[in-house]
Amino acid sequence: MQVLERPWGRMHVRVEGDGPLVLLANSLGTDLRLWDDLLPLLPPGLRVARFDKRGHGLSDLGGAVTVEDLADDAVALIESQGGPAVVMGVSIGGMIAQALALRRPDLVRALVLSNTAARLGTPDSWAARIAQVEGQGLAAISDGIMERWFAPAFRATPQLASWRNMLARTSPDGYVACCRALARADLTADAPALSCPVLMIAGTQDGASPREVVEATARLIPNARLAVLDAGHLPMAETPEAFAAAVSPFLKEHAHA
Ligand SMILES: O=C(O)CC1=CCC(=O)O1
Repeated sequence: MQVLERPWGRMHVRVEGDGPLVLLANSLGTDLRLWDDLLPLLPPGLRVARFDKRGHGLSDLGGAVTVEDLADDAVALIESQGGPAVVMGVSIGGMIAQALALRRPDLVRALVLSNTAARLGTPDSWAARIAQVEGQGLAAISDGIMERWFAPAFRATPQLASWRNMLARTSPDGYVACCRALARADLTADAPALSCPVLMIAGTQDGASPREVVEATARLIPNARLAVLDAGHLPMAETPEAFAAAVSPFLKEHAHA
């Protein structure tokens, strides 16, 4: 097992392959296995680094956290690999990717921002989510969250149970800490300063960050292009082939730059 020691504790990381670096940042309530089905479909000759953000998967939590703190963890992983990287993040992972590129543009060749925006939800919606998790636990809300994550056809497959387990087994403290980070995070004013090439991915059936929300952020970013997939919030898990087809030309163009 690979671990990066951080001031707040141990961060579980996984680095595979050899070649130009691609860093992956996953979403709220998922761990680095989110990308398992996608990885074999990506172009060969890449070194892919992923991590369990604080309070998720096998990583410690430490304490309160901001999106900028999570971006600093990603910076540490890129630096440990000799950076720079193409950074690909989904949902809160996409906000981590944006914050990283704003803080350390020297470490980012390009961004893939999947099913994300400059701001996700509202302080009130996150307060309601936190109250639900603290009151009922993650297992009790996981069926409702699956409707946000996946399109109806995917929810009818046997795979759904594994994703529900991943969410339900997430540390409630880690999950709530990231909800609090999301409640505070608003990169709207900073998005126009993202200067690297950006590919944004939206899903026609995304119940968490709808296509219009993704498109609104794409319009703020000077060098952004948009791909729309017929999928829900986590297309790298739901339709990995379509996701790979959308991102591979961009990765080939920018990973070696
Ligand atoms: O659980 C959700 O609502 C989806 C989501 C929002 C932020 C994130 O990372 O996932």
